[in-house]
Amino acid sequence: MQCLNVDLGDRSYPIYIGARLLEGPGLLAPHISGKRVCIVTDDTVAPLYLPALETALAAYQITRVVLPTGEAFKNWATLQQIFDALLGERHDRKTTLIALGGGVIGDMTGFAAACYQRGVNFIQIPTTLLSQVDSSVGGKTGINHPAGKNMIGAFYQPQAVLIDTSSLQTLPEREISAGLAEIIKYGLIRDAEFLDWLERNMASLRALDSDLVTEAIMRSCAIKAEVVAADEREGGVRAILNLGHTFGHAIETHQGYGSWLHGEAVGAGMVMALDLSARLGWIDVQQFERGRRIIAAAGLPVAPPESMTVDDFRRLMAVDKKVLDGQLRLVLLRSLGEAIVTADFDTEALSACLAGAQS
Ligand SMILES: NC(=O)c1ccc[n+]([C@@H]2O[C@H](COP(=O)([O-])OP(=O)(O)OC[C@H]3O[C@@H](n4cnc5c(N)ncnc54)[C@H](O)[C@@H]3O)[C@@H](O)[C@H]2O)c1
Ligand SMILES: O=C(O)C(=O)C[C@@H](O)[C@H](O)[C@H](O)COP(=O)(O)O
Ligand SMILES: [Zn+2]
Repeated sequence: MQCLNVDLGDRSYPIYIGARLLEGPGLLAPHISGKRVCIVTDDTVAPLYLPALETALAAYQITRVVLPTGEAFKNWATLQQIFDALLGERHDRKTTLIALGGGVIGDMTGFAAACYQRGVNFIQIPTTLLSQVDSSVGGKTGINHPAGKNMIGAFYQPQAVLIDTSSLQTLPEREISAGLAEIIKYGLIRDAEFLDWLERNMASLRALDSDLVTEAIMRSCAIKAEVVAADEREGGVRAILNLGHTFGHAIETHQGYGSWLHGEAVGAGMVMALDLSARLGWIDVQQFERGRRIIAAAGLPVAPPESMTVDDFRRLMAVDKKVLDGQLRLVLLRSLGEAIVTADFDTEALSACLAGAQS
């Protein structure tokens, strides 16, 4: 097992990474405050991993909340089911919520923990590649609104993150590609050498070579932990973690959440960010094409849905959380490995990028 730390002063926490970690209670116990836990999961993950977790937590009084699967359920009504269970079973402030599942479950459980009786502890046990490399770390929690992704939420850090790499064995191929989108993101924004490594090893990563996948998770979590420690609440540098997301979130919202996976929308969105960076002359055409090739090699879409118009993009991008005083800010690339967050771009280049993505 390997361990990283998210360094946030008295709210610091460990990320445990290894195979078959779910099976032992030892790692979780120090992070559980009372005698009671509430495990939140979905109806796909529950039959796969809930029994092992329940066995590991046999010493605790357990409440189970099994939610419907998928992005379409990351909303108020589903969140309410968590509060109904906590209140119905009279959980008090010493309870610990445990998110067992992908990013949808992690984001909702974290938000429920932030809100329930004004804040109780929670632990992340991410079971998708995407949630292991990204959503379980950093404390962004929340739900979607029909008008925009993750529009209601809170920054609220977990007590610990437990990444059991064995759980990836049951993950469908499409979800592996979705996770690779966020992994490629780290290379593009922060680590050119990691991007080279990903390019060389993409086929083996897609085939879930266990040493390589563990290394990709370690390197991704290390980058995310470093960025989050530098800027927990996205006052500045943290926004680079949003590469491709302004376009990607517009795609997800337009598609009504669910038909495009988050990672797929981020894949196409990163190609648009590469394209705009090239149109602005910040990267050259070869770099743009290389970036797009790596994203395609991960099995991700490299263009938005044909049904989306330039007006759709403009309308949906206008509610992005990086908009300040009505001004759109975007994460763009100065090179493959260096991102900036800027409002200082030629609007005609953006128009050409949006129109080009549809051609
Ligand atoms: N908080 C953050 O920093 C952050 C970062 C990135 C993404 N997100 C959010 O995360 C969500 C996407 O997360 P996701 O890609 O994990 O999607 P998800 O949670 O919908 O999980 C994907 C699918 O895989 C299934 N699944 C989960 N684990 C499995 C396993 N081990 N074996 C088989 N099936 C399994 C789920 O039931 C679901 O059908 C989005 O809502 C996105 O906005 C948040
Ligand atoms: O942790 C972050 O910061 C990120 O931006 C990570 C993203 O991959 C993630 O999708 C996040 O939920 C997007 O945040 P949002 O603030 O744009 O909703
Ligand atoms: Zn994301």
